[in-house]
Amino acid sequence: MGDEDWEAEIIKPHMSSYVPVFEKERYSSGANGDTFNRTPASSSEMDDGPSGRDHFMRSGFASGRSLGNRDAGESSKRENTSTMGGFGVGRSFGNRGFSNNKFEEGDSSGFWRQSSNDCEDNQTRNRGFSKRGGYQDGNDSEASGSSRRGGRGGFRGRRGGFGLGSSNSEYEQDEGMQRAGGLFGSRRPTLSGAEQCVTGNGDTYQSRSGSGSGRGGYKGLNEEVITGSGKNSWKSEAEGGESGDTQGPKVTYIPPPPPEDEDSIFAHYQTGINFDKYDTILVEVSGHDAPPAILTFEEANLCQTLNNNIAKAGYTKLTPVQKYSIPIILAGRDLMACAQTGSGKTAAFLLPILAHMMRDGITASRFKDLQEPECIIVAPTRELINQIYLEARKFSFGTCVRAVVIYGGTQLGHSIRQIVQGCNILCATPGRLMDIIGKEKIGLRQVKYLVLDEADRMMDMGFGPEMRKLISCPGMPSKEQRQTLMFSATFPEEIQKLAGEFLKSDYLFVAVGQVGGACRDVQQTILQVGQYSKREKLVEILRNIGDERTMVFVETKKKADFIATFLCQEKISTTSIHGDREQREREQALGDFRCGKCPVLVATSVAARGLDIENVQHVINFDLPSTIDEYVHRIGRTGRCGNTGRAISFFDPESDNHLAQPLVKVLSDAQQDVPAWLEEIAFSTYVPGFSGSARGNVFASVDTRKNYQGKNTLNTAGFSSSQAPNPVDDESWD
Ligand SMILES: Nc1ncnc2c1ncn2[C@@H]1O[C@H](COP(=O)(O)OP(=O)(O)OP(=O)(O)O)[C@@H](O)[C@H]1O
Repeated sequence: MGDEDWEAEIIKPHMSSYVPVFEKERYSSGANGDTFNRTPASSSEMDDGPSGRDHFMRSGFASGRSLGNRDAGESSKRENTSTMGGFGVGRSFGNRGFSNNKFEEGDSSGFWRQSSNDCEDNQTRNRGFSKRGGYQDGNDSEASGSSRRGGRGGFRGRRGGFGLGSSNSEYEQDEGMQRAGGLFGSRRPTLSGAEQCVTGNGDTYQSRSGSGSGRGGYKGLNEEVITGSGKNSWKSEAEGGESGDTQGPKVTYIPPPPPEDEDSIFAHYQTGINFDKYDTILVEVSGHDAPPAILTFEEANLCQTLNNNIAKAGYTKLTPVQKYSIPIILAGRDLMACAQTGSGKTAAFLLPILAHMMRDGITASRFKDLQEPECIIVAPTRELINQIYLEARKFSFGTCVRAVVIYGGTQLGHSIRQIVQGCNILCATPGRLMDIIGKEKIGLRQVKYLVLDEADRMMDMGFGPEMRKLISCPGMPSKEQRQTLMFSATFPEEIQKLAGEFLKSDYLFVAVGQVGGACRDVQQTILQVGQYSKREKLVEILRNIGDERTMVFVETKKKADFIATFLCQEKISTTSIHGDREQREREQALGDFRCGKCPVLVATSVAARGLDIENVQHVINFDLPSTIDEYVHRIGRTGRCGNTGRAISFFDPESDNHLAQPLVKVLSDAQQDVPAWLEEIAFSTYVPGFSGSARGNVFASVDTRKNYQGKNTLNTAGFSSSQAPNPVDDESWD
């Protein structure tokens, strides 16, 4: 079967939902998909077990104050809260609690926890120790090695697995994993069979049956390897493969080309009612001789083409991070910028870079075997880097600047073909970037701008080694000779300390609002829900929500499949995205979600950062993540660009207590209701490494350089802090 045939076989137009192959054992349907006979999952497989057990657990799911608390069991109602004039006042646990309690700050707890959590695909790091006995909820339950590691529920680490600094890092590293001979598990069962599954709409579609054995076949050495000929084999790249000298499957997926028509290129969604409120957010700039902020696009003095593109993109007003970052980048300074989710960080770096390129009189790059881009942008996930690429393409429309995107899970040859046609701005995920550099298709000598989006993620132990390799690659200009820009909504202190390797010593640090804080346009609700009640609660909430677009985050890939299947069974149109899905499936899922075909997207952390999807009105944390930073990114998929959104999180006291303190802080900083039961748990829980801190900042994300001068605090309308109400905790700053 040729490639095309294979695609035709599995990509049906109506295939909007995903029922993974391992589920087929449990579900069967009539030909019309109307009937759905469910065999209960074995209790040892999922903690969201059979309904009888759900019922049993529900009867005691809340305790103490939580029983009487309004938050327990309320899915959509939320008491009105007085939010004005009280940053951290009233119920602001953060102020009274954290300053009184002295918690030891672990050396690198935030860093390590962050890393292990983010890496739901990281095969090495997932060897944590389960906090939950008996439940196969661990990240590593998803690893290919899980079956080899024996039974369920033992040491299936869920969260906080001790990271081992592998480069098999999460989202993008699968290229590397595949090259490594498939030990890390393939993504798909073989295509040797097909069966019908039911989608939420009752559609039927072809699903593949694994040739692997049962559940073990879900991943494993013998599973899917799609070669160009459509046969299953582990084909050495050296044997006609395209990449390197190691063995692995040949990835054949060629992503669809980006849209060519102007309307699609400039398609955008509207800013929300709170867009103007950005002006009241305080901004801190630290470092020497920071150039003044600009207040309008005109002040940036960009060329006409760029201004036209900005207008066509529907941008009329700068967001705070843009007001500060654009002049800093135009002045040639290195920058670390931290601003809330959805507040326009992408344009904050793209516009000044493009402006520079235009000013420097960049010449159109021509077909060449070795391309030497002026700008390299890296981001941790494929979908995110693709999004950044589309933004770069939009803003460079009508110029001779050519942006190219390359990422894992796609045919390497395709990446190379894109590059050799010319490349001024290279948008890449780390694994693919290093591959291409290794193949001498990209030379680094001309790099003037290096951008790390989601920079804290890019520098943590998952991607850090790869990034260090990048900056020490032959030809890469030293940090003194290039401009390095880092953007994120969160910047743990440990990560900032690493930034010195990348940034010039006089870099500027821009902090918009509460550093590492949640976007205030997201209404946050925390519900106490025991693990066995979660599915029922989820369905209840989703039924109330109706067709509004909702992202449901779970902690593991396997669980994402399970919950997606479960929701489909409940006739809720659902799709899923996670690192075990093939790239074409990931893109299909995202497309179905974007266009509203599947209003529910079940996702792992792979979708937590950066994704900008119109009209996501709800985020549900079915499982809370292991770190507060991850929580901030996840809920930031809604409430973007001045729009409002809602986030509901299931807090399971059996497993989430370590998050109680930082959650309370995040909630109070964002002027949200803090449930009394959560306060109670927070007070009674000692969390090593958590610093409520005398400075009142749990994020450890202030500028860590102690002796800077020239700190400049303005709100984004341009007034000094003494002239404006100060919602920012000054103590956060040294
Ligand atoms: N000045 C502006 N005017 C109108 N819309 C804007 C402006 N700046 C950015 N946007 C839009 O706001 C949305 C969010 O921007 P972007 O994705 O860059 O946010 P972000 O800060 O990078 O978020 P995250 O932290 O989640 O990665 C995008 O749709 C973008 O086009």
